[in-house]
Amino acid sequence: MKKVLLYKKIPEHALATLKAHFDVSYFEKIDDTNKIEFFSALAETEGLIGSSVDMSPEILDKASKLKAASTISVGTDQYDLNYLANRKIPLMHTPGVLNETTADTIFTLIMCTARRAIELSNMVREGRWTKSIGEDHFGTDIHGKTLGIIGMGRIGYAIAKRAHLGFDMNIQYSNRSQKPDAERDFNATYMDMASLLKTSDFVCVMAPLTAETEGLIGKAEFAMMKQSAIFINGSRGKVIDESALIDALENGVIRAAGLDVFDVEPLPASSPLCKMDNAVVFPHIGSATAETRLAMVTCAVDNLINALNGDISKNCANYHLLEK
Ligand SMILES: NC(=O)C1=CN([C@@H]2O[C@H](COP(=O)(O)OP(=O)(O)OC[C@H]3O[C@@H](n4cnc5c(N)ncnc54)[C@H](OP(=O)(O)O)[C@@H]3O)[C@@H](O)[C@H]2O)C=CC1
Ligand SMILES: O=CC(=O)O
Repeated sequence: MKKVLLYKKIPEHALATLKAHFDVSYFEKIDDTNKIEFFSALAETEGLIGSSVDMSPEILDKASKLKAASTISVGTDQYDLNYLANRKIPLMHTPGVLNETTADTIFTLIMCTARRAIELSNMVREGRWTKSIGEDHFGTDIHGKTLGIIGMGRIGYAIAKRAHLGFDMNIQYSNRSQKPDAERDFNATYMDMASLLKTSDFVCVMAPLTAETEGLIGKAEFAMMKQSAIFINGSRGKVIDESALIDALENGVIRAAGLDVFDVEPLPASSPLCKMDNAVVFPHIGSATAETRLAMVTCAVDNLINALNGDISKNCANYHLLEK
């Protein structure tokens, strides 16, 4: 039986499926207490499956027998795709199954920031609701406003659907390539990022973290946004310069931010973002519903079984690099 290393807790039945196909070593967490066991299992493994752990080339150099990796996520930034391709190792991921759930989360951030839902709910819970709400506590409308999406991929499209069909929003986007389906279905307008930043009421980042997108939104980009703009990041923390965002929120450069992802996760409680009324912070819950997490695990387990059987025709993130 091929050896597989699992580095994330998964439901019993998914573990049973893995065990029916492979000899599984399971690490619920990797730290100083089990590092030696982890590295000796890594040296023998042909397959890797899990998420939320950086699998750098330095670590994977120790996995000399590795034939395939399967991340329980659509984002692939915890692996180096080129490094894997050079070793002819496919990286499998879970695109599609989390689009709608993640778009729901992004819309929750849009609604919580615009209507100041967390801040005002806390006011009620803490006994500070003593008179009827006046303009100091007014939010801003969502319907009819302009939403700029940076990264109009699968999830971007699902966000645009909610915004256009549900909230009558005007959709504009910047992306590596033009997206005729979003233009046809939601009347979305393609534009360069600077124009999008200057004219959007809500700016939502959904581009993946890559060498090209790291630090994509920094001080200069926040300065281009409307002072009334609400900034939403659902992609990865490192796509933005978090200190520049904190400055922009503290100094009224933009109105508010809704964030599901951070430079360092879990976000330390000492972060200024945890204290700001105009920042809504979620603990990376884009896909975190029971149904969708189950679909992701099932997909990732199937992906690994297929890949170790030589079939990488579906859900291979570095297919284009392996083909070269
Ligand atoms: N918060 C959370 O829990 C979750 C976060 N995510 C994050 O969302 C990301 C997007 O997921 P998904 O929509 O499935 O991915 P897709 O690949 O479908 O979409 C990403 C889009 O970004 C575009 N893009 C890539 N690089 C650039 C660039 N340099 N400049 C402009 N546009 C670029 C791509 O363009 P093109 O079409 O031309 O290739 C593509 O349209 C994931 O990589 C992950 O980081 C995902 C799920 C949950
Ligand atoms: O962040 C989540 C993912 O699937 O990527």
